[in-house]
Amino acid sequence: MAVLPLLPVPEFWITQLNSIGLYATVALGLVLLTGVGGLTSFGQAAFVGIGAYTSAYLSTAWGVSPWLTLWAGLALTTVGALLLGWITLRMSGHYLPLATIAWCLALNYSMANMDWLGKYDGLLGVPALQLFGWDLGAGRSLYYLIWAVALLGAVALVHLLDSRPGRVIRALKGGTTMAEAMGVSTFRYKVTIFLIAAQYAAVSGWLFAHFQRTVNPSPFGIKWGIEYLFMAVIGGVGSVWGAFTGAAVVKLVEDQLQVLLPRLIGTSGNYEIIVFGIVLVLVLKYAPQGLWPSLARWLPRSTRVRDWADAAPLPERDKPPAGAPLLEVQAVRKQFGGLVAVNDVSFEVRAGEIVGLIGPNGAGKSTTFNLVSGVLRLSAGQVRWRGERVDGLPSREIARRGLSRTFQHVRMIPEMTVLENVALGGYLRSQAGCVRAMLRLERDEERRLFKEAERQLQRIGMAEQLHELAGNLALGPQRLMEIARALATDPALLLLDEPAAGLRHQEKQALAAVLRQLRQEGMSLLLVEHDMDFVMNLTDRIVVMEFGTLLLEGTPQQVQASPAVRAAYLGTEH
Ligand SMILES: Nc1ncnc2c1ncn2[C@@H]1O[C@H](COP(=O)(O)OP(=O)(O)OP(=O)(O)O)[C@@H](O)[C@H]1O
Repeated sequence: MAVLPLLPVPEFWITQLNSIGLYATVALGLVLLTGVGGLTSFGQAAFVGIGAYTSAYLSTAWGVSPWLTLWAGLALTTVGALLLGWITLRMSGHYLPLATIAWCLALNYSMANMDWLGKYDGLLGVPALQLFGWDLGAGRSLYYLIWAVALLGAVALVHLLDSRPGRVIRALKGGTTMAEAMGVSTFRYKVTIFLIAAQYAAVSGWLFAHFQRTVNPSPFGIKWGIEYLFMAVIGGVGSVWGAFTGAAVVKLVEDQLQVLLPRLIGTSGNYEIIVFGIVLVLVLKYAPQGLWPSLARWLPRSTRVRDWADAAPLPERDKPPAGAPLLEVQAVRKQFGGLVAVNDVSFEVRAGEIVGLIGPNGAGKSTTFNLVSGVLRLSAGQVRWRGERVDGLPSREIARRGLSRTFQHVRMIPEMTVLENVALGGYLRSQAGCVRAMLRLERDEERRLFKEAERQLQRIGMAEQLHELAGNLALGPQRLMEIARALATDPALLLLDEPAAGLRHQEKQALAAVLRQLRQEGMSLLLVEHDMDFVMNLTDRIVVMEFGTLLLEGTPQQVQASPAVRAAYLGTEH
C-alpha cells in the first residue's frame, strides 16, 4: 500500500482508496460503539460534518491553520457527543438510535440553512493541508495521511480492546449487571465509547474537507449515517479489520453498480440502491457476523504470550479479623408489585464464616442476594457492611467495599478467553484508562492483572483452561470461572449463587475443598445452593427461607433436624 501512489496507478483508484480510508475511519468508531459496545448510532455522519465544517469555516473565513482547526473540530465534537450521550445513554433500548437520527437530521438542516456556512452550496476554497512544507493537496500525497490516520486508529482500537478498559467495553453488550458488580461505572464507559467513536468520525471529516477542498451538507446527512452503519455491519461490526473490509466493499460495490447496472438494464435510475439492499441481505444471511470474521476464520488464532511471571502482585485490601461483623441484613423487604418476594428477612454474616442460604424454588434467595449486592433496591429495611449502611448504593460501590458475587445464570464475555474474563475481576485494583491503553502505556499493570487472574484460576483448579474461549466451556467450569473472577476482586465476602449447579460429584468436592481453603485464608462466604449434601458439609450456619420469609436460622444439624424445614421442602403443611 505504501508504494501504490508511486506506481502508475490511475488517479481514480487513488481517489477510491482515499475514500475507503476516510470511510473506514468512521466505521472504526462504529466497531467500538456498536459492534463491541452494543450501542447503535445512525448519527456518525453528523460528527463527520462537525469535523469538516469546523475546519472548512475556520480555515476559509479566518485563515486558521488546518492543524489547529482539527483540535477545534474535536473540541466541538466532544461537546456535542457529551451532551447527546449524557442525555440518552442512561436510557436503554431505542433512545440512543432515535436520538442519533434526530441529531443527524437537526445538524444537517442547520448546516444547510446557515448563511455563514454557505447554505446548500457549502463552503468553497478549503485550503490544502501542508506538512513541513510538503503540499498534501494532491490525492496521491494526502493518501499517506489518510491511511496513516486510519491504520493508527485501527491499531489504537486493537490495543484498547485488549486492555483493562477494553474488557469492560466488551462486557457492555451483555448487559451492565456483571460489569457493575466488578466495580465498573458502565455509564461512564458508554459515554466514553460514544465520545471516541464521534472523534474518529470528526477526524475523518477534517481530512474529508481538505481532500475535497469544499464542503456542503449532503455527505453529512442521515443517508450517510446509515451508510456508515452498513459498512461496519457488512465488514463485521465486532472486528476492527472489518471496518476496512466494509468500507471497501460498500464503496466499490456501489460505484461499480452505478456503472454496470445502466449498461445491463439499459436505463438509468437509482436501481443500484435496490441491488445494494439485496447484497446486504445476502451478506447478513450467509455471513451474519460480517465478511471479515468469515475470512479471519482461516487465519491462525494466536494465544497470549505468558509474559507476567515476574509481575508484581496487585494491591490487597485489609481483611476484617475473624468473628468481626461483616454483613448485617436487617428486616429487608422487596415487593414486586403485589408480590412480596422478600419479607422482613434478617440475618448476619461474620468474618471467616460460611453461611448457606437455602429454601425451595421461589423462596426469595436470589432476590435477597440482589438486595445485598445492590443489584435491586430495597422496599424497606437496612443492609450494613462493616457497620456502614450500604443499601441504596449502586452495586459497583458495594463491590468497592469488598463484597463480590457470582450469578445464578453465569454472566461472562463468551468471546473472550477464561483468563481475560477473570482479569476483569481485577478492575478495581488497577487504573489504566482508555488513552493509556490505546497508546500501550499500561503493559506493566496488564501483566499484574494477568498474573492475578492466573493465580485465581490455579486456586480454583482451572490452570489448564486459561486460553480457552469462555463461551466454549461447559456450565460447571463457567461457574468456577465466575468464582475466580469474583476472587480477583480481592473480596472480604463472597456471595455465590448456586456455585455447585452443573458440577459433577468430583468437581463439587474439589469446589468444597477450595471454599474451605478460602475460609481458612480469612474469606467469608454466603452461598445459595440447592445441593443439600454440599451445603450441610460446608457451612457453619444456614438461613432457611420459604415464601420470602425467614423460616429458620441455625447450624446444619439444627436445620437437618427441623420438621418445618423438611415440610417446606416436601411442600407439606407445618
Ligand atoms: N424482577 C422480578 N419481578 C417480579 N417478580 C420477581 C422478580 N424477581 C423475582 N420475582 C419473584 O420473586 C419470588 C422469589 O424469586 P427468587 O428468584 O428470589 O427465588 P429463589 O429462592 O432464588 O428461587 P430459585 O431457587 O428458583 O432460584 C418468585 O416468586 C419470583 O417469581
